[in-house]
Amino acid sequence: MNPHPDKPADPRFVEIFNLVKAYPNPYGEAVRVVDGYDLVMREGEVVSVIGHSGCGKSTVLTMVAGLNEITAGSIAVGGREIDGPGPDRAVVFQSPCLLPWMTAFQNVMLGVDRVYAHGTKQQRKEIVEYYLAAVGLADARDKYPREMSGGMQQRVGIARAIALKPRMLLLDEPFGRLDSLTRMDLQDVILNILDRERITTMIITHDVDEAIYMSDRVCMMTNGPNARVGQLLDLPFARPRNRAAVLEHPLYYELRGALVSFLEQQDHRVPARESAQMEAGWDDTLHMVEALNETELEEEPIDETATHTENQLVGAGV
Ligand SMILES: Nc1ncnc2c1ncn2[C@@H]1O[C@H](COP(=O)(O)OP(=O)(O)OP(=O)(O)O)[C@@H](O)[C@H]1O
Repeated sequence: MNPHPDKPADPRFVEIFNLVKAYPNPYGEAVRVVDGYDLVMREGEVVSVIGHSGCGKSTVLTMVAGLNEITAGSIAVGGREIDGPGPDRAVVFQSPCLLPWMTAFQNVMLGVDRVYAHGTKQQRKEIVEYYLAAVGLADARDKYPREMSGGMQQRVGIARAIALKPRMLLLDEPFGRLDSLTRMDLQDVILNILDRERITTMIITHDVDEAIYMSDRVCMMTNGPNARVGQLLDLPFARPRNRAAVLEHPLYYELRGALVSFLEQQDHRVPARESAQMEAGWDDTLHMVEALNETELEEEPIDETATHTENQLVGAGV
């Protein structure tokens, strides 16, 4: 599903190939936290990454951001292999890290000054005001972080990231510290911006419902060490998203069940063959493929095309 059918999207805008990250353990040995992570993202696509705590989600995201050195493999964005951070990629972390002595306006202007160095002062001011308005902070532009709630601060962080006009947005549990109402509000703020600006986006989340509501595809990571993509799940919901329509969609609970079941399976980590036999008892094709994928985890690389095809089957039921 192309969320923006007006313009042809680059089907391989992001290419992550055989990505590996090893960190030293306390004995100085290199442990491969992430090992053989493969993912291709279409331009404008929103992909959520879910997986158990500590599996390596942030490690993947920070490598894509260019903030964390790659041990092996490659990441290309817009046809260029990355070798560090760049203005084409913006990151929003759980905590927005605003400069406390600067107002909302000044915090956003900080990046805009750098990226639009050749624009006039008036142009830069308009850009900042536009994005503060987009996140619902037009009236709070002169507030300092201490005068703002956590949700407002995160809005500033989002405005700051989007105002840089990145080609890719990387969100690392951006709503993790917010209450559920603010969280829903900000999900819609981001979705509205993404629909307008067509930014390819990777979102890390622990929240299955958030993953389903926000993204076009969900990437499920296996547990670490040696974590990689376990499964990819296509979501059949149209854009712009409508929360009620998503929740009432006939496939919603089936898709949710597929995500929860994957996570539970990772929780228990039953031996792969045994797990496949268990799953084969279910007459649901989706679960059958989950089981087969699980058997491949031990030795063979995941065939992304195969899982994708299965997921398209799920979507075809719409
Ligand atoms: N700089 C580091 N040095 C050594 N080990 C690290 C480092 N950063 C992360 N790790 C380890 O790598 C593993 C993956 O960490 P990461 O933060 O990527 O996981 P995560 O899936 O994002 O976790 P969470 O969902 O809890 O945020 C963890 O075991 C973590 O302890």
